Amino acid sequence: MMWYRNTPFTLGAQEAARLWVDDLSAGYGNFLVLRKLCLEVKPGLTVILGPNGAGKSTLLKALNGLIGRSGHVWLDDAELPSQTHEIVRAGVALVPEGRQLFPQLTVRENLELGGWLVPKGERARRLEQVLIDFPKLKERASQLAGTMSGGEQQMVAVARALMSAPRLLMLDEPSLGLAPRMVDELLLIARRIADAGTTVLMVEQNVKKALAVADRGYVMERGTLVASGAARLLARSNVIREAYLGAAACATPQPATAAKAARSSLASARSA
Ligand SMILES: Nc1ncnc2c1ncn2[C@@H]1O[C@H](COP(=O)(O)OP(=O)(O)OP(=O)(O)O)[C@@H](O)[C@H]1O
Repeated sequence: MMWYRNTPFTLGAQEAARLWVDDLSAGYGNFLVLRKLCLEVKPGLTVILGPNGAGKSTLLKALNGLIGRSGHVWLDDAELPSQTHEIVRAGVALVPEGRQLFPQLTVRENLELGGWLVPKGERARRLEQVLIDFPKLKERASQLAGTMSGGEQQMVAVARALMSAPRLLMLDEPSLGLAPRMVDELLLIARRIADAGTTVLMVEQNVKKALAVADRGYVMERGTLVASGAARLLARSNVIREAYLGAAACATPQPATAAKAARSSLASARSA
């Protein structure tokens, strides 16, 4: 049995969100990792690619309020708050790298915690929906999360995030350390979530597989965006290979803004 129901997901948002990021800078103490990033996340599935240390996780943490940020972030027409609980209330959920489940709690209890902001009745309704969308989790509802395999835990983490009925779901390297079959399933789940109306922003190291399910992608290198575009165009261009080899910075003169960089890289990807 697959981990998800082979029919459209029921837990979609009413209206998929759009995220705008303008001049976002963030880092750790005095160490600035992200420098004036500009990007737009449209409804659908957007993937952020880039080599280790490029700042991909830092971007998700900054968007989720786990670290401070400067600049502006809008979710549709409202500025995104800076505190995590307000961000969750605004409709944004993050599945962090490493999942961070409560290992001593059961699958059901972990899922319920994902709906902590909503009233009890609504939480029960969502739990029922989640267990319909992830039938294998229904079978495992009483198992302690800490006794599950890495892939199974990742499913719980994704389902837990859906309990907050997010309009924007952010996934940080969901396939990290998983067997190839589980990677495929997880990426398909991300696709289904996007199709059901929740905008998905996903950081992935699995470039080829991620681009195969995504609508759009951004490529990040050393804290800036060096390319963006339709996933199928990025998959054919050299820009990703260059970023992973560290050659893009030499080939591309540093433009004034990341948005400009994204546009010019896309243009070269198109003409390639
Ligand atoms: N808590 C932290 N304190 C200080 N520096 C950090 C912290 N977390 C990350 N960094 C640094 O920030 C930079 C960007 O790291 P980040 O984890 O965002 O990269 P990434 O693109 O997600 O890479 P990876 O794919 O390896 O996770 C790196 O130089 C990293 O060492």
